[in-house]
Amino acid sequence: MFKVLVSDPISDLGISLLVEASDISIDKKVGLSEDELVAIIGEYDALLVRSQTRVTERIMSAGKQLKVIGRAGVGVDNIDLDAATKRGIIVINAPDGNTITTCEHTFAMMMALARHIPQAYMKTVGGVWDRKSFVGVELRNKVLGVLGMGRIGSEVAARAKAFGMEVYGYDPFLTQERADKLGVRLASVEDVVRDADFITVHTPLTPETRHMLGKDQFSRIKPGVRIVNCARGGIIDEQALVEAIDSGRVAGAAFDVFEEEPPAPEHPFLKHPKIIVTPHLGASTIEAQENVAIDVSEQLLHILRGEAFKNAVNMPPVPADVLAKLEPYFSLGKKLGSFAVQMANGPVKEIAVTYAGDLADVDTQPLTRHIVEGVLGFHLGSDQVNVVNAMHQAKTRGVNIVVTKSQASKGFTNQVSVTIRTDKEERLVAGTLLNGFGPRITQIDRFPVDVEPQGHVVLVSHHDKPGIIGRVGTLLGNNDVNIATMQVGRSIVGGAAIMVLGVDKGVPKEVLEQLTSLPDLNKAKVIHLF
Ligand SMILES: NC(=O)c1ccc[n+]([C@@H]2O[C@H](COP(=O)([O-])OP(=O)(O)OC[C@H]3O[C@@H](n4cnc5c(N)ncnc54)[C@H](O)[C@@H]3O)[C@@H](O)[C@H]2O)c1
Ligand SMILES: O=C(O)[C@H](O)COP(=O)(O)O
Repeated sequence: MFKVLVSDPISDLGISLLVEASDISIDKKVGLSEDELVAIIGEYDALLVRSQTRVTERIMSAGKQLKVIGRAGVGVDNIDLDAATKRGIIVINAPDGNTITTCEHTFAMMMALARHIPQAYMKTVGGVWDRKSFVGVELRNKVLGVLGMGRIGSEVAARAKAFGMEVYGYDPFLTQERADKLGVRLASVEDVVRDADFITVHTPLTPETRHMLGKDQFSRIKPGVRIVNCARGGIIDEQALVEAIDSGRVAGAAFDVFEEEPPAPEHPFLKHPKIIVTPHLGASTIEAQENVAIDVSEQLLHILRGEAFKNAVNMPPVPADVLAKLEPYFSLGKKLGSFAVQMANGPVKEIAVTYAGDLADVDTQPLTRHIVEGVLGFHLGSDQVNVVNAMHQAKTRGVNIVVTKSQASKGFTNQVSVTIRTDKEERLVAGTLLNGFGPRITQIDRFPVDVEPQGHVVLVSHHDKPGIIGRVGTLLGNNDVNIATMQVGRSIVGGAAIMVLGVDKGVPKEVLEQLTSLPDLNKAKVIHLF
């Protein structure tokens, strides 16, 4: 049974998938302090949050069982991602579910700003019929500058065009081709500052975007501009904005987000007649909350159940077509890594992976992670290493990872080979996925073999001499070790050879010692593959 803690208000309908799952138990405890979370997090496998819960390193280190943090929404700036990655905690979010809702909120804010709707409402309900103070401006024929043309920025741009606005778009990833497709003018921040009548920001808050509109930009900004922020507090310098409005240069602003949330009661935005605000409501619709909760619940279930998942915030994203090609190899890759490291003596210095055949044309990075997980996980334990932190763990331990691609796959459609280099030796194991037969180990060191990678395997190196196979079989049989499968590989007749025996249970140490003392037998080792 997996235990999931929900620590922010998340749609009940959205998480019904988790509620109904027989292997999940859910606790909802909203509004806990950091200390309270630290006290209870140890018993949970997963934590589900929105933006209120700050998931700190302290909480994660107390979360000894924590495998996954799900963010029902986009921004993960409330989660310490480095701390999660170091601990192998997968962080997932729901990047698409609230795009339209937030875009619509941005538009509502922009229109409310253009027509003074909140201010007019306050006066009207206060009993004052004032039709003179609230003369607004049209959106039509105005220039809208969109800083950040990702999911939300692009949707805002599309709607702005429907309102007859000219849209300038700035984004480091916006190409001329995409700008043309969206019907926006590819612009720089400077173009936007110079020409825009409305500016809306839709970037994440990063060191580059922090105060991307500040004192300097306000000193040059087009007089009368109106500014909207429904992305993250801090992208626009709040103090500089108030000064620019008070100086008359900026006509007004609409903010859904603040540098500090909730803002202090004396925050200058809260009583400013030209600034309208909402309490981080961008994603707050029934539809968006259901969407994000469903998205994140689905992924969370996959992760807890050990199934493949689409992507994680603290792992590079894998396109669906690449994932479809690689997923069948994940288990093989992990087993090859584990097999290779169990063969090798001495501390691992390098993991060299070669992809051949079909795999040579794909971005195999996700598969490499599974291989490295298999190598490191054998020594460090599966609670310490997973696909999220495998590369980080290798780096911090000084293990070099080398990946090469080759078209030569020795007759197989695809082949993955893993070489472990230690300061004592170099050991290789290679495998393939055989159509209709599943995973196979095809080579161990220089010996071609055909072995199913599963269960307990006894690996024997010996001299190719008559009688040796019988002696090994008899010894194991006499010690109640049943041989399920057997493969022998040799390079030349009478030369060095290996025997790979699939056995039904582990082989006791003393039986292994007896094996190695058989004539013509060099070494015997048991390898566990699960
Ligand atoms: N108010 C809310 O409730 C609410 C709801 C959803 C999302 N958000 C926030 O809105 C923002 C946008 O969300 P999204 O889903 O569109 O994200 P997104 O990742 O799809 O888009 C962000 C875009 O910003 C661009 N960008 C990054 N650095 C930039 C820079 N220096 N200059 C210009 N562009 C830059 C990226 O290239 C990307 O295209 C995020 O900050 C998100 O957290 C807020
Ligand atoms: O990043 C987001 O998804 C938004 O800021 C929404 O945050 P919320 O889930 O706390 O409303």
